[in-house]
Amino acid sequence: GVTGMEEILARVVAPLPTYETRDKYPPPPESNSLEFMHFYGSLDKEDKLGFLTKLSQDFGVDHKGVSELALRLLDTQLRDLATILQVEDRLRYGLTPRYKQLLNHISRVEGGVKFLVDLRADVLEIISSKASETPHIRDLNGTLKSLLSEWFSVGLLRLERITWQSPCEILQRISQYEAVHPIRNWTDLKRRVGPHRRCYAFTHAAMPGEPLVVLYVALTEDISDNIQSIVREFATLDSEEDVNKINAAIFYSISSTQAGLQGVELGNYLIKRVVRGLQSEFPHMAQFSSLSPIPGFSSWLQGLLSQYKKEGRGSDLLSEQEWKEVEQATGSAPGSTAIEALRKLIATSEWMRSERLTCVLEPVLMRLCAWYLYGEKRRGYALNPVANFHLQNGATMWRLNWNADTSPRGVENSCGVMVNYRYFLNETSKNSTLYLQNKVITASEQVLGLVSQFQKSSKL
Ligand SMILES: CC(C)(COP(=O)(O)OP(=O)(O)O)[C@@H](O)C(=O)NCCC(N)=O
Repeated sequence: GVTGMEEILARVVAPLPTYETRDKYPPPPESNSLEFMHFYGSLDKEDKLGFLTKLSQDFGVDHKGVSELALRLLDTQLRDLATILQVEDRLRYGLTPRYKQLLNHISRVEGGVKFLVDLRADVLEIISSKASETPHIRDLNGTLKSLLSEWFSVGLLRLERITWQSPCEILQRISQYEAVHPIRNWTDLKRRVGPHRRCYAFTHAAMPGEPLVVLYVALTEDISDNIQSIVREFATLDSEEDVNKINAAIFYSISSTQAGLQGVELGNYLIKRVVRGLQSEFPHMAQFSSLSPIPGFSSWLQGLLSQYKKEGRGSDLLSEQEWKEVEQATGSAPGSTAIEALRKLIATSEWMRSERLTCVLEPVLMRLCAWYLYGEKRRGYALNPVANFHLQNGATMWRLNWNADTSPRGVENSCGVMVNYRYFLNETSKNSTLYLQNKVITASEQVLGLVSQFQKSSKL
């Protein structure tokens, strides 16, 4: 109950030592951390929200003390620098939330880091579900994120290559976590860690046996334009002797496994670290690219078609000739019924079964998909989350591939189209800065050509 929460918190969240005694203060007993972890673990979702709200509100920053220190800092502006630095340091210390010490102490007990990763996952869920509007919860998230970013910085992570000889526990875990192209069975898994394949994970000493982020790579002759050739069921497990057949590394799946580490950018660091490793293993390898899904394209397109139907602007999406073909193939009357027919075709993937529709729709869907990836934005950044991820890393939106994922999921989610985000190694940092600061997307001629085709046909 509530009193139980307040009682526990008052007991285990030790008050912040005074500025003078901040380094001399003996750490509180480990039992405080263990009791906090045990108590929190016993709460249900509802009570966790109440508990974290109380923790962040009543055991955070001493706002009154901070404003007094801020005033004091203003008063000392005309004083000597040493005094100013002294007061600044007091202010810096005064801005430390009371609970931050407890989080630090928890990180030192067995399983404490994993507990804090999961705690942040709960906090992120509270924020995203808008279950609580208090700004204090955001402060708690900020404090957790900055602590976790320090503990999970690249220098403290271990790069593990996962092979068929890896412990079953790890192989079982990575097959469970694989979110992009689900692993069907042991044969499939064996293939993905076998010849011409690499599988890497970052692990951390504080969370043994737990892959934090997993990257699957295919070693190929040139940059893959379809996923079936990479994850198809049965293929020759040929050896890797013939090195001049290995010129490219294709990242075809990456997944982070800890929700609480969102924003710590592990995937980005893993890709860069794996690239360096592959370059030393294959000195002549010069092509590094993803082969990425385009989740959300189909549903975005259906929304667009409905909107254009309402506004009677079908002609802004397809040319006269293209609409004629659609009307003939679907037996629909020109105008809104044709748009509705097209919308339905895409929703049911029916269009894939007709040869004629497929060749009519290829240029249409390719230019719409290029616009979806390049033109559609959210707060200025790419709307599509996978595009946003690779563009933040400094990759180039390099090539759209038709008929790249013919699996039911691939056709349903993105009309079978996939995209290569290519990593030109000496351009990634420049591209990343351009994207993050100026929201400029670096794209290839092929992509820009498709985008301008879209803009011409929709008079955008
Ligand atoms: C794409 C991923 C790996 C990026 O993770 P990461 O680099 O840690 O970024 P972030 O989560 O720190 O923003 C992550 O967002 C993820 O697992 N997404 C779901 C699967 C996918 N590949 O889209």
